[in-house]
Amino acid sequence: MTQDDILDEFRSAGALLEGHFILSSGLHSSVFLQKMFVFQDPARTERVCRALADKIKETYGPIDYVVSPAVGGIVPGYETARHLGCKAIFVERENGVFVLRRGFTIPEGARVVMVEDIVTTGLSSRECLAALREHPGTLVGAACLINRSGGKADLGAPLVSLVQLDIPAYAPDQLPPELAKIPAVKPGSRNLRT
Ligand SMILES: O=P(O)(O)OC[C@H]1O[C@H](OP(=O)(O)OP(=O)(O)O)[C@H](O)[C@@H]1O
Ligand SMILES: O=C(O)c1cc(=O)[nH]c(=O)[nH]1
Ligand SMILES: [Mg+2]
Repeated sequence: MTQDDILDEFRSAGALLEGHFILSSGLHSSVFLQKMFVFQDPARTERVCRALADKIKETYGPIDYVVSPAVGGIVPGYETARHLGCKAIFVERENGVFVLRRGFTIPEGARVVMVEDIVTTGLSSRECLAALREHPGTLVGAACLINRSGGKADLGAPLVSLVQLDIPAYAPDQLPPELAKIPAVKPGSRNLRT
């Protein structure tokens, strides 16, 4: 699948949103990729994640474990692992910090790839990779569906993506006036309180 094919999947799923969004990093943007609109359709998710699995195989070779950051990474992590023929586990936040819970373990020598849905600043990916460095296994690299940082996000590890975009994101005190006048929503799960 080409970059355009992947973007078409997001577009036809209604996942390319425009408005005023507060991102996981705290930055603001007029564009939000609501990946869950893609992941609610198993056939669409299969197409997209098969392409990611192919790219991972080609770049990193055989993989034993996919590890993803919750919540957004869980579905694409699982589906990508299905195409790689490997295990899929996830890190989730405990007191705000990503950790492997639920008794998940990674065996010594296992080849591990981190699969993320969207990369904006790379902060969530770096947090996930930091959690993984506390465990055995050989971290071969990272992969995501869409890297919207224009290639600027530095994970401190290799990153492959199906689509690279350069979507502007702004500090809260540097909003363009047309964005400032729209009420902001925060779709992601970081800092969610129940
Ligand atoms: O590269 P970053 O600047 O970290 O932004 C990208 C992250 O933001 C989203 O997660 P979020 O924390 O919003 O929660 P979610 O996974 O529940 O959607 C997305 O799933 C990535 O994990
Ligand atoms: O940076 C984010 O939080 C983010 C951006 C985006 O387009 N989609 C998403 O799910 N999260
Ligand atoms: Mg996430």
